[in-house]
Amino acid sequence: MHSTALPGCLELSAPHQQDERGSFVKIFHRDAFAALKLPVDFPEVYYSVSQRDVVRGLHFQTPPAQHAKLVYCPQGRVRDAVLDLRAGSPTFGQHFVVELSSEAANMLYIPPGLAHGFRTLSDTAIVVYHVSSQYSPEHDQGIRWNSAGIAWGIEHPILSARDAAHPALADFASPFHYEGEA
Ligand SMILES: Cc1cn([C@H]2C[C@H](O)[C@@H](COP(=O)(O)OP(=O)(O)O[C@H]3O[C@@H](C)C(=O)[C@@H](O)[C@H]3O)O2)c(=O)[nH]c1=O
Repeated sequence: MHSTALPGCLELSAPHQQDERGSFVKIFHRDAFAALKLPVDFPEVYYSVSQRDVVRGLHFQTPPAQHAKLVYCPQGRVRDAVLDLRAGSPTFGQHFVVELSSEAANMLYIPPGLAHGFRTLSDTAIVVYHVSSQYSPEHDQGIRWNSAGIAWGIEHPILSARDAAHPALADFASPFHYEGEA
């Protein structure tokens, strides 16, 4: 477990084993998560499959539907990014970038109040999410991918129409407040 530049956001190493058949990776262990004071109740789990040079994000759910996310990439490689939207946070407006991959078997724990996105670096990539509250379409919002200074390494990614139309970070009035680390 490593802390990141953003308080409360952690990079986790999933216990994994390799043998002649391939690999075995344990994503979630309730007692281990509880010992780290992380959520143990994830009412929704979903994944996306993306082609190379797709950017998805930067996404979050606003209060009162804010949620934490556990994110990992069991196939392929992505450049994953999180952006601190918590007013009063020592790192408000700052971001953290990490490569997630099946080889590294790493995961990102993202607390509420951070926007999340990624760029696909491999031909295809699967990204899995465990979220600590259910999907709420009316609270599902975004910040424009290229408005926060994140080094994506690409000028013209494949984007959804919705992601291309999100407000810039500078135009976003944040509803999140930093409450310190648990
Ligand atoms: C996020 C979400 C979307 N949907 C629907 C809405 C839409 O019709 C379709 C695809 O949604 P999107 O285009 O938002 O999918 P996508 O861009 O992959 O959304 C994801 O992006 C990354 C960066 C995240 O952090 C995730 O939490 C999630 O927001 O699925 C659900 O039904 N449930 C959900 O939980």
